[in-house]
Amino acid sequence: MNCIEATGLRKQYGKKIAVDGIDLGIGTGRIVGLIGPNGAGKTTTLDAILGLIPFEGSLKVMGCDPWRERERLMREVSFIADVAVLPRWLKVRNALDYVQGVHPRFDRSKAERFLARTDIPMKAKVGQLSKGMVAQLHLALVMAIDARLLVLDEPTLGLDILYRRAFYTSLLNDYFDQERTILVTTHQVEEVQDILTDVIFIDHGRIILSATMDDIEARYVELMPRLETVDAARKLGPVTEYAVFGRPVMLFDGVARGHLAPMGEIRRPGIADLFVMMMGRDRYEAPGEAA
Ligand SMILES: Nc1ncnc2c1ncn2[C@@H]1O[C@H](COP(=O)(O)OP(=O)(O)OP(=O)(O)O)[C@@H](O)[C@H]1O
Repeated sequence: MNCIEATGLRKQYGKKIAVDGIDLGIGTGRIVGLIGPNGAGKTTTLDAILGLIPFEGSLKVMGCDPWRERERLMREVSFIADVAVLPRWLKVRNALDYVQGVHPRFDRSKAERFLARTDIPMKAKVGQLSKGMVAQLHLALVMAIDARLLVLDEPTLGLDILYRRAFYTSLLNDYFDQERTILVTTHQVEEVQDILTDVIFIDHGRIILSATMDDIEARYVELMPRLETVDAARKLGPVTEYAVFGRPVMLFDGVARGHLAPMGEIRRPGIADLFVMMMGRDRYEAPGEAA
């Protein structure tokens, strides 16, 4: 059974269609990156998965309808929303007390171990911590919950690069195992791509690409053809093409590397490159940057 199974998931706010009939099948033991531009529908999708909003279509999370069976679902799921807040007056120690009191699967010593790697004093109040420290505290609380599904909406927002790296390494080494599933959204795609098993690109409420990292590795190749091979390369039908310093760069889907290599330089596109190319470069070019 898939951990998350959606068919025709749709959410409309007034006239705005935030999620436009998406199908999802996320298996247990996967680490899935939900990647998309601002306003693509990521948070809305996660909110539906967490039972925070009603939706149209069919959605099962750990076998539950999240909207109707939220209480049951919340025993299996932990999450950080992109608007997560902790009360400013709360002491760090009391935040641990609180989660220990309300969540049967909270491992306090684990949370304390996570916090010991930070500069956060147990007796400090949330209001005395920096923005990044609050995020660290939040992550320590959530990662110490023995959940089957962890949903992270922009979990490293406001964190410095050292802690962002440490967070993803810790997520993989100290938290993840084959019984758990992680669904994460982030705009810092390069930092997360090495831990993902799957990626889903979403734009205007629709899924543009859903693939395993292995699929991506096998399917996509970027070619910078030599001048004399540009036409021949174009005949092979690149999915998209853009220019770097006036030279074309083409993205191919399913064309053998051996076929492309003699035409110029080939490389495996990173997720961020693939994302920019598939979403349309124009959208991301600063005025005057167009090649
Ligand atoms: N409560 C709401 N009421 C009205 N419109 C909403 C509401 N929540 C989201 N939307 C709209 O739905 C669309 C998708 O929003 P969503 O927050 O899911 O995007 P996102 O992909 O998470 O974006 P970001 O990366 O900027 O956080 C946007 O156009 C947004 O304005």
